[in-house]
Amino acid sequence: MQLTAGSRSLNLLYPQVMGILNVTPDSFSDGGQHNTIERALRHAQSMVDAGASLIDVGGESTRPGAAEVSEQEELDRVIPVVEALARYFDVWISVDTSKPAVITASAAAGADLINDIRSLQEPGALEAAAQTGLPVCLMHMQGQPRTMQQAPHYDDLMGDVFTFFRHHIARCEQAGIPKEKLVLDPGFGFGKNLSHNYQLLNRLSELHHFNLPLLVGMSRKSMVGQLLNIPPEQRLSGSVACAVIAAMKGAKIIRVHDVKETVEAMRVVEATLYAKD
Ligand SMILES: Cn1cnc2c(O)nc(N)nc21
Repeated sequence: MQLTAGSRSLNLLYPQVMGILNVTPDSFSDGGQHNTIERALRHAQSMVDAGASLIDVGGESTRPGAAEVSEQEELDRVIPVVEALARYFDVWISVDTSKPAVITASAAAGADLINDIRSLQEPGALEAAAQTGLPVCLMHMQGQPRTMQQAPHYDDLMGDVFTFFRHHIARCEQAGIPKEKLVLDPGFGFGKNLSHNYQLLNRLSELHHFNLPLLVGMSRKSMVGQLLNIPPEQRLSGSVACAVIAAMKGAKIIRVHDVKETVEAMRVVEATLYAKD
């Protein structure tokens, strides 16, 4: 199994680690835009050195209750970083955005993967993504970031997730995005309570039904924090545990903050899954 973007291909026989690069003001906050790019590239360098195969660039926080960001503001934050990553790094560049203009500009700037937590549902996003020809990650979310965690409820969690993926895979294919360009993500923490998140993790293998690569993001999320009752900066062990469980169940792209530790854990997973007598 592999993913292609233009002439580049990502080997998905082994789990690949995606490093999180937030380019929101609070992530490298010291004001200057130049500093933001400079510091973003230093952070990207350290994640690539630690073994990240992909860097996920996000200009708008997707945390529950996060404020919206204007199109121009998001472009100003994201595009210079994508251009610099494309120029100076040999790494897959993923862009975490829902806006058509950012999708189009990111592709032109050298992005390799569109990572839209809204699964191309914003007006114009599906057409923009189809135009780029890039691979797309479709992620399950119940509701919208602003309100999704107020009281998530499912009569049939996995049924909802399956229905969501069937619908959005068909929608992408009808728009000219072939199924082999799609990645699926159950969206941990996006309209899910603690129990929902661990049911999803426990039943992750069922999503192989679609025969598409699975991307998961649990790093430092509340599913670790609420379980262990610890703040984000102390959630490394729990995050690595989630990554190992997901990779053992066949997840192929693991989106994390802590690249070095997760890459080492993936080496243990690979050794286990491919052990020969
Ligand atoms: C941007 N972002 C935050 N959490 C995420 C997750 O779990 N999956 C994907 N694809 N993107 C995410």
